[in-house]
Amino acid sequence: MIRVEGLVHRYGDTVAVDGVDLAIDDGECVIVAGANGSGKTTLVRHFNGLLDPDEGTVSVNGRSVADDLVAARTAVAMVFQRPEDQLVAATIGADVAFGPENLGLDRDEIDRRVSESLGAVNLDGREDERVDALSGGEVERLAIAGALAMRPDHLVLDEPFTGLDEPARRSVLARLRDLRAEGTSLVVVTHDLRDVAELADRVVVLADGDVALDAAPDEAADRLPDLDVRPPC
Ligand SMILES: Nc1ncnc2c1ncn2[C@@H]1O[C@H](COP(=O)(O)OP(=O)(O)OP(=O)(O)O)[C@@H](O)[C@H]1O
Repeated sequence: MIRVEGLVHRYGDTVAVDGVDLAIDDGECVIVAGANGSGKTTLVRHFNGLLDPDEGTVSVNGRSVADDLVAARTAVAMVFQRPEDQLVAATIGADVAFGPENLGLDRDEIDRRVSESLGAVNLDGREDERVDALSGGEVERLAIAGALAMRPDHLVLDEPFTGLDEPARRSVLARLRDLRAEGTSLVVVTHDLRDVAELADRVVVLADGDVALDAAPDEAADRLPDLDVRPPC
């Protein structure tokens, strides 16, 4: 479980997250929606300690993120909005292998994860290609593969579908569906509920850094126009 209590995050005078309380159960799929600047990215970056709270606490699987950063980063994998920032190696295969290698897994297991994760984003067979020759959408798919290869308890994806073409989107969605069935919790930051509506248990809408709505997808879709978030059509 990811549990957020009384979380406040400020950038100078800007209060980006303003007293959020939120719990995400194991195996749940939660969409985090909200207008630009409502605090979505700032909130989820606390889930694995990329940011420190100004107030409040965040815990993952019962442990405070501040007290055990390694446990939080093993349990929570993130795909960022600018995935090019999270590439760590020169080739596709090496990039996806990096996380599992850091977990100390044996070579066969690493290779298995690399191949499975690249398959999920339609990049299989391209292990030796250089990452600096990839298109924006391919970089995004590679970043998703890197997160999948960690087999995290909780997978957080910040606007993951923006640069994906339809086949890649379908393939990523299929993998997310499998992960969810296997018990991985998913947190998907998106402006467009259609992206993962079929998977979502709840939609959490942020406004001005706080939770304005926490509801089932159908109810959220009905109320989104009032909440200044692009509605599904
Ligand atoms: N590094 C930063 N330095 C200063 N202010 C920041 C920084 N990052 C975010 N902010 C501000 O904090 C607020 C929340 O930003 P955040 O990126 O969390 O929102 P968001 O809901 O993810 O937005 P978007 O939909 O545009 O990605 C905004 O007012 C933003 O300008």
